[in-house]
Amino acid sequence: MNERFIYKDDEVIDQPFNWSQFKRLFAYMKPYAKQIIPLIVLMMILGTITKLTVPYLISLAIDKAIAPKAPAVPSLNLLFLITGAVLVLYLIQWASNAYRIKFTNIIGQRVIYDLRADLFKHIQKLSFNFFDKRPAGSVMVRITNDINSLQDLFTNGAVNVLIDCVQLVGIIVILLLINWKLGLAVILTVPLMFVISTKLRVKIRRAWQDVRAKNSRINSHLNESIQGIRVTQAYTQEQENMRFFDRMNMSSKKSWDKASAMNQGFGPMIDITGGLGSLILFWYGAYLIQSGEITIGILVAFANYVGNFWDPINRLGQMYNQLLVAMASSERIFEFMDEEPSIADKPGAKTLPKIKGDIKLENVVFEYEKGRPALKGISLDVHAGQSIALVGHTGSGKSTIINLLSRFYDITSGRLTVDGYNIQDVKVESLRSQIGIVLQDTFIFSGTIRDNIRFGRLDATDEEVEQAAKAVDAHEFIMKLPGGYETEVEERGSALSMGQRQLLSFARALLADPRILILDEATASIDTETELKIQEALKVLLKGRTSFMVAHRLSTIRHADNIIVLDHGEIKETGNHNQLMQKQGIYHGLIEAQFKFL
Ligand SMILES: Nc1ncnc2c1ncn2[C@@H]1O[C@H](COP(=O)(O)OP(=O)(O)OP(=O)(O)O)[C@@H](O)[C@H]1O
Repeated sequence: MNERFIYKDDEVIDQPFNWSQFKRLFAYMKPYAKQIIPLIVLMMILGTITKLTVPYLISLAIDKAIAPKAPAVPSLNLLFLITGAVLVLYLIQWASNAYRIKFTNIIGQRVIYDLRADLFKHIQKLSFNFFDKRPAGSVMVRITNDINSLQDLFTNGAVNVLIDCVQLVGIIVILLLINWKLGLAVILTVPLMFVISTKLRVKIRRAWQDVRAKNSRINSHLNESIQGIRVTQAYTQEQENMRFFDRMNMSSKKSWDKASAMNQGFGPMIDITGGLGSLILFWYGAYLIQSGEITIGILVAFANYVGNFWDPINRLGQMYNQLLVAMASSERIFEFMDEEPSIADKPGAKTLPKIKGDIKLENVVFEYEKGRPALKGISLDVHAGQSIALVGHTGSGKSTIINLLSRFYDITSGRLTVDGYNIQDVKVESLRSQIGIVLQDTFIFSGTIRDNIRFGRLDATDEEVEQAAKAVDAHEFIMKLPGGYETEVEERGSALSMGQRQLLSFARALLADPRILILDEATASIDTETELKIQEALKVLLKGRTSFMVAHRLSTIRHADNIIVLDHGEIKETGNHNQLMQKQGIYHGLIEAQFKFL
C-alpha cells in the first residue's frame, strides 16, 4: 500500500498500561466528582445489593414455601410475600440502574466536552511549524476519533468496572458463605475464564486498532481529496484517485472482516468455559444434595449466582481492552496538548503600546530547517508610513520576511524591532493585533459577507463594516449579491471570484485599521479591470501605514517607497522603481521579463 497517508503517530500503538496518563485523564472528572460521583456510587450499591438478594430470596421460596422439609406443607402466604419482595427489589434495581446511567452520561459528556475544548484551544495556539509538520487530516482525526474513543470509557466503562468488581466480590463471598465446598468448586473456573477472556481480547483489540488506523488513513485521504478536488478534476485524475481510494477502502474492509470474525469466535469460547462451570455446579451440586449437605433451593440459588458471574468477568476483560484503546487515544491527545507553541510570550513580556510603525531588521538570519537558511543576514530600516515592496525570484525569501514580521516564526539570529521594541520581548497578541495581513490565500470563512469583513474587528458596527467595504470599492459587488451583506458565503468563498475575495480581505484589513499592513502577492492572478479597482483600493488601504508588499505585478511595485530585491535569502538591491531601473540589475531584469509576457 502506498505510504502516503500513514502518519507515524496514527499507526497502531501497542503499549503497556500507563498509570500517570491514567491519572491525568481521570483528573478531568475531578470538577464533577463531588456532586455526581457519590450519587453514582449510591445507585451502584443499591443496584448490586438488590441484584444479589434476589437469588437468595428465590432459594428461600423453594426451600421454605414451595417444598419445605418440615412442616411439609407449601405456604402460599410466604410465597406471595417473597415474590412481592422480589418484585420490589426488581423495581429498585431498575430505577437505580436508570439513574446510574443518567448520572454517568452526565459526567461522561462533561468530561468529553472539557477535553475537546482544551484540545481545540491548545491547537489554535500552536505555531506554524507545528502545522508544517502535520497533515490537517491527522490533526482532525485526533479531535474527532480519539476523543470519541474516550467517550465510551467515560460514559460506560469506568463505572461498569466498579460495579463488576463489587458484584464479583459480592457473589464470591455469598457463594462461600452459603456452601464453601460448592462455592470453591465453581470459583475454580474463574481464573481459566479470565485468562481466555483477556488473552483472546488482546488479539481482538489489535485487530480493531488496525481497523481504526486504516480508517484514519481513509479520513486523511478524503480530506486531501476534497481540498484538492479542483486539481484532481482539472488533471482528470479521478480514476487514479478512485483506484487509490478503493485500495484503502478494501484494506479497511478486510481489517474489519478480520476483527469482526474474531469477535464472533470469542462469544462461543466464553460460552464453553461458562458451560464447564455449570457442569461442575450441577455434577457436584447433585452429589451434595444427595448427601444432604445442601437443598434444591441452594442449588438453584447457586445456579442463579453463577449465571450472574460470567457477565462481570466477561465485561471486565472487555473493559481492560477498552481501557487500553482509550489510553492509546489519550496518549495521542496529550501528546498534542504537551506540544508547546514555539512562539509564546516570554515570562514578563510587555504589552506593545500603540505603535507608530517603525520597523528595523538587523542582520536577521532564519532557518526553517537547521542548516538551511532561508534568510542569510537581512538588514532593513523602515520608517513609519513607508511602503516597502519585496521582489525576487521564487523561493528567494519574500514570504519568509513577512512571516517573521508577524512572529509566526522566531528568527534564528539577529534582531527584529518594531518602534524600538524587540518583538520577542512583547506579548504576541499585542504585536499581531496591530498588524494587518492580506495573504495569498484570502481565506473566507463560512458565514455572511458581513461576518467575514467583521473578522477584522469583531466590535465594528454595521456602518463601519459598510464604510470599509465602500472605501475599497467592494460595496458595489456586495450589493449585487442576492442577500447583500447578509449573503451566506460557502466555505472558502468558492462562489466569489478571486478579485472579489481580495476586495473582501482588503475591507477586513481596513476595518482592523492596523499600523502595519502586510500583503502577500495580493494582486496576482486577476484581470486588468479588477486590477485597476484593486490598485485604487490599495491606495486607500495603504494610506498612512507602514506596508510590506510581496507583489509580482509591476503596477503595484512601481509606487512603493522602497523596493527590496531578494535573491537566495539575501538583499541584492534596494531603491525606488526609477533608481533600480537605472541600475539595470536584477530588478531591471525582472521587469523586462514581465514585459516580454505582456
Ligand atoms: N514551511 C517551510 N518549511 C521549510 N522550508 C520552507 C518553508 N517555507 C519556505 N521554505 C523555504 O524557504 C525558502 C524561502 O521561501 P519563501 O516562501 O520565503 O520564498 P518566496 O520568495 O516567498 O517565494 P514565492 O515567490 O514562490 O512565494 C525556500 O527555499 C523555501 O523552500
